[in-house]
Amino acid sequence: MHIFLFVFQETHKDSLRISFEDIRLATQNFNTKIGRGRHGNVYQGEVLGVNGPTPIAVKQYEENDDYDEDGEREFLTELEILFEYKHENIIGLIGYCNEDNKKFLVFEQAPYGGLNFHVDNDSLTWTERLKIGIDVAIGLDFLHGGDSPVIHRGINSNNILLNDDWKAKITDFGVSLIASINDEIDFVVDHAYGTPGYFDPKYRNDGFLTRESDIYSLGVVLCEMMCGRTAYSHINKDNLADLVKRHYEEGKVDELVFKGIKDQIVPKSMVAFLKIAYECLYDEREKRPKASEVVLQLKKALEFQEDIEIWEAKLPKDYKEIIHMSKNPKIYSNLSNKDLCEKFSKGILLQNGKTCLSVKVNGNGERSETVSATLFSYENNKLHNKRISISNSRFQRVVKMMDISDLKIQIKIKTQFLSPNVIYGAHLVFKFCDPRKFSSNLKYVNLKYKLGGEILHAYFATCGDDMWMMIELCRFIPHKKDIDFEVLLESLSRYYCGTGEIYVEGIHFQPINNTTLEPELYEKLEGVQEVLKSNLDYGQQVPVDYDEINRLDDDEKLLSVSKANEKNCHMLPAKMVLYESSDVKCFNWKSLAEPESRFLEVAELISHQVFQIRCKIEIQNLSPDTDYTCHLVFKLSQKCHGLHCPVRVRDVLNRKKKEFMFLYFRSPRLINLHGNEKVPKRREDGLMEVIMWEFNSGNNDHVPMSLKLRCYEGTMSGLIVYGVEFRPI
Ligand SMILES: Nc1ncnc2c1ncn2[C@@H]1O[C@H](COP(=O)(O)OP(=O)(O)OP(=O)(O)O)[C@@H](O)[C@H]1O
Repeated sequence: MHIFLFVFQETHKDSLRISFEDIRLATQNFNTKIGRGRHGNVYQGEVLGVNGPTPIAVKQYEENDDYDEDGEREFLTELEILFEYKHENIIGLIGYCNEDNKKFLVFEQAPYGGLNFHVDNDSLTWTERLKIGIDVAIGLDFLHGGDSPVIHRGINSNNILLNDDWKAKITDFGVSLIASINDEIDFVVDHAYGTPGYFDPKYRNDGFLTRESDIYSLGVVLCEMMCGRTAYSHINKDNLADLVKRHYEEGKVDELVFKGIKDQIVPKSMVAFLKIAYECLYDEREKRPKASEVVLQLKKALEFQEDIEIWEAKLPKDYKEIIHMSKNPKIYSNLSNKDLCEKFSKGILLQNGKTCLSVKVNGNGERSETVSATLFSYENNKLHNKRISISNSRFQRVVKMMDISDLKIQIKIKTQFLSPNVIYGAHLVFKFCDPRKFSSNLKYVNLKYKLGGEILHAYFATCGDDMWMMIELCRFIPHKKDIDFEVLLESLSRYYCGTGEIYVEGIHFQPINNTTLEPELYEKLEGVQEVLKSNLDYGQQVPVDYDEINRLDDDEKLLSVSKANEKNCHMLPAKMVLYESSDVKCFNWKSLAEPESRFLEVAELISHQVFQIRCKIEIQNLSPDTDYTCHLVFKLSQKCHGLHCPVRVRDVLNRKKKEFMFLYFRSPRLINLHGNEKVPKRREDGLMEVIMWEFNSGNNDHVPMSLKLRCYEGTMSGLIVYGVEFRPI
């Protein structure tokens, strides 16, 4: 390997040229000195970068009596290398000045300065020290690895700079050498150069420089970080590398470990670290590891450290007992804590593989539990269900149901592992046997089931990435780990789920996050500890947000101004919005006797599943370019017994919108909400209202509205429509 002759070509570095005047301004006339090297001071400064003011370090190459050819050469070498070799673990070059013999290199500033200032700082943890070691080894691997490898020749703790996140950056390339890879011999003959304490003894003796000399120096830096002292100082004139090697060979390194961090070091991490540090210091350079190997071994030492420091703490306290209960505890015995955490978060099979427990290792350790469908009893003819094995299931077997309209699945199970005092949702987990794609992750399924003596409906299933679907059945708070859960699943809506067969995986108990429910909303039911009340309360009344209502010319349209934002509110009576085809009678019209009502005539729906709303909203009655909500104002007559299920709203004029919207005319059970805000609200005038549509008024003459409302189960008989209100958001 030969030394590259530096034919310094300033032209291609012109973009980095900085004038002396700019350097003077950036350092405020060399106001703050942050270090000193052999050739001069290092000053702090600031330049304006793309992301605002950027702190810089300005290294001066002084021209004084001592400044000789060496100074000139080192300036050019450092400039050349930093210009060509860019890496996150090499200090970044921002620019240079070479003007009238004024020579400066401008670097990114490493706010924590040299590692030498921190080795005896006990707040620099073992983990951080390992990461610094890894960074330096990565930087060296980069320098040593390319087509033209660089031998640094000056690796020591002064030349390892630290960013404010303790990221390490190698600096000071003045005496470095670039070698050509094509050469057969992997060394150069050179005047031996090095820093006392870090100097490869082999190179010092024979003058043959190879990459392994840097590895030796790296080994010394690793020892410094372990021992909490620098390799060479006025106080410590002994050779740290020799000291560590001797102690290592005698099995007494423990005596040298820095007391400030000794207690935090995980023994396995120390063993791995010591081994690689020792190997770096071998006298025989052929035995020393490559930088990439140092990276690998230090990463192992870090893994051992973090496995205890981070991952052990994340495991559930009773993890050993849980593993003991698993089907095959042996498979967990050699796993690291990190791998165990992964197993726990994916789920561990317990109780003969019939229960799957998963623990959230990144949160507060909440547990989810799934009980296999093979534990349920199937009252129907055996021909209607089969236990089969499918891929992508937590369990070995799932149950295939042939007739979804007549499920009759009796579930009587005991949970074993739930976290007490957490709100849980109990879900049926199933999937359609024929793979289907849904336009939204919410699918209307209408599961009918019996829980706590009540017949209930869960209308929607959510679909996960793996096509398993979950239907929430109820919410409860367990006060102990094991609770009895009993439910009879009756049917899924054949009309909307098709005649398709399903695989049932089990019942999944999962903590409900971000719930703002007050404890009063829970009531006791048999079987489970506490179950959410079936229905939401109608809650507070909607306050009237507008002042006086004005009747427009034809006495039917109403107009008002919102108190909140002074924009127009607009109301249209049922007569003007309900669409009635000439051949099918949909409504009974009634005039209102109550003089206080703003609507004069209302429509009561007769036995139909669908009705339509169509009108042109005149923009003159709205505020332009404003977002509006459209509320249907209604009442349910005494005779109305239906309308418990969600009603689908289709925006007929927006056919591209595949996602259906649903609204409720009666307040749904919480589990049926799924974030849907289109629920009825009681108004101060005694009527009810529900948001049906949202739109922007734009700037045209009118906004067309055409909505089709369809009830999925039963009819809408007894729904009395008063009109619609458009309110600015
Ligand atoms: N980019 C920088 N950010 C922060 N501090 C720096 C930076 N560059 C240098 N320093 C500080 O200035 C000191 C001197 O740096 P410099 O590279 O000139 O000298 P050195 O490391 O002593 O090397 P030598 O004398 O062998 O050239 C460093 O030890 C460090 O504390």
